[in-house]
Amino acid sequence: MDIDIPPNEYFSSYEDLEVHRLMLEDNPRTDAYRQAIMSNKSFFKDKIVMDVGCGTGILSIFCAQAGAKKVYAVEASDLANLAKDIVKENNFDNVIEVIHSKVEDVILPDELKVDAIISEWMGFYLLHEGMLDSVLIARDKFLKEDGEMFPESAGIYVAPCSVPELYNKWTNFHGVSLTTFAKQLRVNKSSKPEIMVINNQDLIGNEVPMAWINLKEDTVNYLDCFSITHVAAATKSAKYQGICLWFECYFPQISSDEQVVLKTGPNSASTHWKQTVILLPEQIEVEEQEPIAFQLDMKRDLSNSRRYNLEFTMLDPEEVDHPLPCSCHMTKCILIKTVMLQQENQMNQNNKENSNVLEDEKIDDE
Ligand SMILES: C[S@@+](CC[C@H](N)C(=O)[O-])C[C@H]1O[C@@H](n2cnc3c(N)ncnc32)[C@H](O)[C@@H]1O
Repeated sequence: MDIDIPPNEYFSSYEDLEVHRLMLEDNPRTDAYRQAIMSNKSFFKDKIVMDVGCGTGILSIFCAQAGAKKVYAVEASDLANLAKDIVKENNFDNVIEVIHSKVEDVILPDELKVDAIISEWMGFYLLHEGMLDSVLIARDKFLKEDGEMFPESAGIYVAPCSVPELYNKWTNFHGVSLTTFAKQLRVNKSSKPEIMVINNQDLIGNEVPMAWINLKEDTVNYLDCFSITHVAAATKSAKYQGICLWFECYFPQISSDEQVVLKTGPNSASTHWKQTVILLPEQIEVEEQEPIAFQLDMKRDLSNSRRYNLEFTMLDPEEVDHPLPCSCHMTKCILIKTVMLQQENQMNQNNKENSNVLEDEKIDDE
């Protein structure tokens, strides 16, 4: 899915079969959904399910294979017609009803409620495309009180990183140094994040959660704005060149032994979402344990609710309160850590003395 699709072309963009091929062949994605459904087979048995944005119908078919008695497969784009044929090809036309409509306009017979809603709604950095709004609207309209959401929660994570692919290649480009050009390129693109793969070794500070969404409870308005102010201690001496964002989705663990988690971070198998990177206009050399302070705001675009503006601000670490434990080398952190260590030693010493007294009393009694 292109990051720049205009809102009026949103549904027609999903009529491109290549987009669906990309999603279907994204194994970590498709496997996570299949596993989340199949490992909860006893939950799905004889249940009524709604698949919001069924696309080719693959998730609806997984639900039918797991024993669901009825699946409403809702798809707004014309791909709904193909989904009907795919459902027939798999002999599930007696279980799956494809509804060619926006989910917001669907009316189920006798105001029926469903036991579970399944949907693959995630965009770049989780919220791009704004499809989660539709899923939450469907939840409020169609889900039973004790119904389940697949996935049930999701988190966005951020970490400072190096981006050698975008920085280093310009230092010697066919024998010419083009760092001036590269800098101008970054300034021009500073409002637009890069969608690219970041290797785990290019993260230069620990990750921190930026947003947490509970799909069973949170409202559409809750999705309008997320913000984080953070101080990360550099985990190595490196070139600090950007902030990397990714997400994870958590599925219900109802009758399964283990919770299924769809991970899209740099230390997991690569997905079609890759990672999102906000580039710094200028790289900064940092030493191991040096504090890196920043604020990141993710605000829904007022003129296009399917887009978010990501605003990055570099902060002075001395000006930001940051929680312990922290491994950065700022004087205030070293001082706090020293005091904590002294307190811990004192407590250990006291405990040792107390247990010696008890031992002595025991010997006296004997
Ligand atoms: C990311 S694709 C997922 C397709 C399929 N579920 C899968 O996992 O391969 C999202 C699909 O949801 C559809 N969609 C998005 N918003 C919708 C809405 N409000 N009502 C119905 N369909 C919607 C899109 O047209 C698209 O086909």
